[in-house]
Amino acid sequence: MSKRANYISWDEYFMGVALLSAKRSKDPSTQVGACIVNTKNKIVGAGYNGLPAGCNDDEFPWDKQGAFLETKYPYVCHAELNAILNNIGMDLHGCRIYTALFPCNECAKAIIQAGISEVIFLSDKYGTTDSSLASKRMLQTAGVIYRKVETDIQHLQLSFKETEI
Ligand SMILES: O=c1ccn([C@H]2C[C@H](O)[C@@H](COP(=O)(O)O)O2)c(=O)[nH]1
Ligand SMILES: [Zn+2]
Repeated sequence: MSKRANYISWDEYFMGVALLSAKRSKDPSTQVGACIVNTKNKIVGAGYNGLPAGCNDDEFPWDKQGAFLETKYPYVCHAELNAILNNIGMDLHGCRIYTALFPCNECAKAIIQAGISEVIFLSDKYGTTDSSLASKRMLQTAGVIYRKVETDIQHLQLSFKETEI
């Protein structure tokens, strides 16, 4: 028997972990997940956008609009930052970060300062905003490569049926 042919690539695997992490997000509008991988293709961190530990996500706002303090924006910890902070205690120099959404300028700063050398993203839906333009400027200047994930996969289904393994 020859080996299975339609296995997923490393990029699809790690972006898949980022997307699965995003499923934990309570943000009703945009769920972002991120996954950090070292040079040996080992996962060393993962995270999603959510409130800081100890901040009850039923008590804080999830609105996008209104008075700043009544929106989610001052409170949500971004997926990329969470993945960096949640890392298993490693030096992240030379690591790659897979993220569902192109990192904002604040996440770009954290990525650069952590020593991460490559960003692989899925969506750049805020690509024309000042935040994204500042992010790209900093990443380029700091020599952090960024690229959109390459895949032909549109959907990937997981079955939790024990009879389907
Ligand atoms: O770099 C980023 C940028 C944004 N996020 C999170 C922060 C928010 O929870 C959502 C964006 O919400 P919108 O309703 O689309 O404005 O995405 C992130 O995790 N990382
Ligand atoms: Zn961010």
